[in-house]
Amino acid sequence: MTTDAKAKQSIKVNSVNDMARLVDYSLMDTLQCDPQASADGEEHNPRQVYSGHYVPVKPTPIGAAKYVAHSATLFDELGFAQSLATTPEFAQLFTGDLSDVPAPIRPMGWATGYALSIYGTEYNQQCPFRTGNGYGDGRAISVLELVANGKRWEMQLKGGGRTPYCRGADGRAVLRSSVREFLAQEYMHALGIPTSRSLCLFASTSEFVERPWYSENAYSEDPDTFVSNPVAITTRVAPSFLRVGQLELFSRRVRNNAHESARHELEAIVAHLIEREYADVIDATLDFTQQLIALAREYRSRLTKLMANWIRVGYCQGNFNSDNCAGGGFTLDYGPFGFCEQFDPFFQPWTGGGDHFSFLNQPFAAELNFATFCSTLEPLLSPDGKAELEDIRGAFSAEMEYELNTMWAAKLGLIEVESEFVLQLLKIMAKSSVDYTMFFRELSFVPNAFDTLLKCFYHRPNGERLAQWQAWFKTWRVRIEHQGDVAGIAARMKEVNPKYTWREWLVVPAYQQAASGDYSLIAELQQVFSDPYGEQTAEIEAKYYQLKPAEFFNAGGVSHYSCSS
Ligand SMILES: Nc1ncnc2c1ncn2[C@@H]1O[C@H](COP(=O)(O)OP(=O)(O)OP(=O)(O)O)[C@@H](O)[C@H]1O
Ligand SMILES: [Mg+2]
Repeated sequence: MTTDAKAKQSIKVNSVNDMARLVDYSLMDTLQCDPQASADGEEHNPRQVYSGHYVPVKPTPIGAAKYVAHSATLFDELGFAQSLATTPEFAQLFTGDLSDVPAPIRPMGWATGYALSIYGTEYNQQCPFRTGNGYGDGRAISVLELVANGKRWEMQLKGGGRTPYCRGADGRAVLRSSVREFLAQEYMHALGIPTSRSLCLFASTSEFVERPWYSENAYSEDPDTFVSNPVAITTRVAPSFLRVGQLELFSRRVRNNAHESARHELEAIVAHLIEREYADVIDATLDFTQQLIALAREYRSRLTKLMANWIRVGYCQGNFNSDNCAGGGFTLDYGPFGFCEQFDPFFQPWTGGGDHFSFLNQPFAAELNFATFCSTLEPLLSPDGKAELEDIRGAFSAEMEYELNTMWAAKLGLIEVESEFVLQLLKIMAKSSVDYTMFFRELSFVPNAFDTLLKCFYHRPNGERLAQWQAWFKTWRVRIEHQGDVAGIAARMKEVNPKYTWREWLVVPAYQQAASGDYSLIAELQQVFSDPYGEQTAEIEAKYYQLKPAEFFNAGGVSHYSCSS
């Protein structure tokens, strides 16, 4: 960070004018602009982008926009006054109208290209030109970067209109998916899991788009109708939005000798990733090869911890492709996601995701994304460097196993745990029908008898299954007693086993009511999600600490969904 940027840290931000004093563009200023880009930012049609890291784009504002919500927590972190969220200038900027922004905020934002690998296999088919040159931020447009309280944040509109990467789609996000992403990002943060964050959410009261969706009481796998929904823009923020897919795009171009600056562009984007996401852990004075090796090691560490965290809280990303895998090692793209209610190792809410991106398979998906990541660095390394990188890649699964065991031990209140003991539990859980969150939360009270846990079951276990449960529980209880300090163990377990999880059927009414202008349930959910490990009030407990009602099992749009946009 420059001294100038440091000096900007402690400003109290009451207005967009104050915000302007914090802006500090790095991507647009240090990376390469597409030489063919139109200087006025009016880039709203699909086209091939052959080189450069970004295309300047003016967002397309949403009509008759209404304030829906903002994150008070993030505002505090940024030093933003809460009242800023409802000022007309703030609304104008974050509903995509940059025509009046005060300098040095620029009157246009940017979109970036990225490549796609699905479960380790490269694809170009999703690009309308079948070359990969038309794939990237199709509706995500970054509008500024700023440094607040010593941290750099990029602010990105999701649903901000068409870009050259829109693939012919409308560039919009509907209110439904925007509410979900807005709430989920801040929930994940409250769970203590690295994630992109939510700044604010605005909805249009005049612009509607249709998406395939499910009619009331539809139990079909695929949507059976089209539903019109207001468009919305949620602004998400993160230190950067660089994805594995981005490095991949530039690395593929080096491999294919696409143009003479390809190698330089790859080097520049990797250096930029290090600067934006790893400056505190990677010494910029090391030679570049050493920085790349350190990057791979650190990224592996972040990814393995992230996977352990996702599993700890029952999160399933649903579509963990390289283009949804953030280079900074945090959670990104809350479209196809869900949280496991009744435990199922293959839980997968997104019908397009398949088993390979299902709940307990995520560590394998991450390993393949990591392999893709490593392969993007290869063209920049000598044979010795490549060998070192290969060792780092090869040790992913061992590190993953260590992180998973550490996580399971914490969830179970044990100092250490063998994979066999965990596997035994997961097998019984998979064969029973038990609520993942409630089970671990109730276990965190360290009950004396297994019967106390029966309220976590959708179907009461009996016969041989009950005997298996009782045997497992007895062994676990003996181990806990052996460790001593039961009260201390219970307290620590409650810090890793959340009480309140994301239950889709309790979120659906919030976005449904929002579509008719009632945002009160969104505010209530923000409150509940801000303290997932707390007991909260008896009223909140009665409403939100509940098993999923039978009618929502297999319900389209609740238990599964095919469209996340
Ligand atoms: N309505 C849309 N208009 C334009 N592009 C879209 C639209 N919906 C999705 N895309 C693009 O399709 C690709 C795959 O979609 P995906 O659902 O992963 O992304 P997303 O939810 O838009 O984005 P992100 O990964 O940025 O959170 C992305 O490159 C995205 O930009
Ligand atoms: Mg995506």
